[in-house]
Amino acid sequence: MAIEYQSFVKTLRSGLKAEFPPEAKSIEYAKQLDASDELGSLRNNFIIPTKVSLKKKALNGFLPGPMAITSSEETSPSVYFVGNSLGAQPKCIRNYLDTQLETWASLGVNGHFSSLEKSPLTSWQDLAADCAQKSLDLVGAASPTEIIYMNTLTVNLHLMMASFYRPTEKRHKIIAEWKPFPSDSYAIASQIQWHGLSPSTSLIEIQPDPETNYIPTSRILSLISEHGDSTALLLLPGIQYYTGQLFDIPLITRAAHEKGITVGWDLAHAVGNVELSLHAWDVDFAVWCTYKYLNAGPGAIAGVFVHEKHHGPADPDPSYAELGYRHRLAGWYGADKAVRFNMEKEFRPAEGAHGFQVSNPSAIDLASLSGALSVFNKTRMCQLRDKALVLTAYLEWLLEGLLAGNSDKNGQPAFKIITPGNPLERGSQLSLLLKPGSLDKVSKALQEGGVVCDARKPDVIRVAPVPMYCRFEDVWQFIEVFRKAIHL
Ligand SMILES: Cc1ncc(COP(=O)(O)O)c(C=O)c1O
Ligand SMILES: Nc1ccccc1C(=O)C[C@H](N)C(=O)O
Repeated sequence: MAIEYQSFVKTLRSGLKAEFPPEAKSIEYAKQLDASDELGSLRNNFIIPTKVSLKKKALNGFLPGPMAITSSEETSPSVYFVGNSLGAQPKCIRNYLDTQLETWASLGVNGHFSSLEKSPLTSWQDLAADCAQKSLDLVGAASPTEIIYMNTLTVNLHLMMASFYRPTEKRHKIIAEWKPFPSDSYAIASQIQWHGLSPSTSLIEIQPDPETNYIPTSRILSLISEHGDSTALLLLPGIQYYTGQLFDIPLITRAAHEKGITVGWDLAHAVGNVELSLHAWDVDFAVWCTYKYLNAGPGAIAGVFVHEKHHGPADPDPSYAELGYRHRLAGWYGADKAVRFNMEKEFRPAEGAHGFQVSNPSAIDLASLSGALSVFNKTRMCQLRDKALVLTAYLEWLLEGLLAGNSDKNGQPAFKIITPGNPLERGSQLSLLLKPGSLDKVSKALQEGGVVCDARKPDVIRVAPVPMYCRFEDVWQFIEVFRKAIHL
């Protein structure tokens, strides 16, 4: 069975649907796709919860179970399709954390300024910058000074808005979408209120098509046109968490800039998932978490991008002329490293995004992120994206096969895929809208069948075969379990 893996990539990269042959329904075909996948061995870098470990109730020591495919119950891996919520654990993180503990135990406070020979980690002082360096390809930054790791996602969203959302009487609105992740909604509304304004007049929400939940780019552009003169900030998710729609970041950014609007992106669901070129796309700022596609662990330290054009005197913000830097909510870790320990009263920020740091970051958190990024550094985002396109298209094709001939007596389909069909308008996630009232039953059946994916009330499951560690065979297994689940 010859598999034209690269021809699928080419088709999907041009925005077309991949046509799989009828035999693609078989497990043998799925295994052939895995055999053709050059990134298949990356899975060996991860610990995938097993069907047995998922049921574990007590701590009984660490069992790093082999990743080999085996029929043994103990080591049979789950179908882990929830990397859009919490990525699987990279095996190396244990070593990175142990290294940090040993450094702390051996060097004590001196670990801030030096590291142990053979350690994969720098001194704690330099660790955030080292993680920035390792993330250039992930976000498409021009230099590590455009990236910093600090705090958590929502906190960074607030810090960025404190700097980049400075409403005036004329320009006070924020353009967002209809259903941001609740934390983003709360952050946006509370920022507007913080400035003594009201979301009823200062928040513009882009509505989707009611039937499909799809947001056409044309609608975003026309709202930018309509509210351009009164809008201070456009803040959108790179990928919408609920539907999985990927927005046209460069086009939307350009259109907003033409109207003088500052543009920020929440890339929680985009980073490590799709290719990004934040510098070239001229994005003003972006924020992301590292516990989803980046696999740095629950609640891990989060990322920020600040475009180079905001680093120096070219920054159009009026506070630059006054302070010598863009206004921010400052703390001592934002001070230039060269003077940070001089304990000066006057704040002199470090270059670029690094100058937005507030506190001494957790070296343990950074060690975990550094380990997670070392796995990304074994490949490139364009290769991961190639695989993601084929993996997601295969999932879609098998799901469409399930839909064919599976309508109920009223002609209603068993489920609907609400993620865009255009491969260029989605990442690794497909969101499935189930029949009303069936979510609990379907979720339970998936769980019992060893599938881990995410349920969003009232009726949606989000299925995310991430390319870093998921296999075509997992997609095939998912379909087997899902087929039974929707027929219960
Ligand atoms: C778009 C988006 N914003 C915010 C959050 C949560 O942010 P935080 O890490 O601050 O809890 C998530 C996921 O948890 C998310 O997907
Ligand atoms: N941080 C979490 C803690 C507990 C449960 C889920 C999360 C998520 O990350 C949800 C994620 N934002 C999502 O889009 O599913």
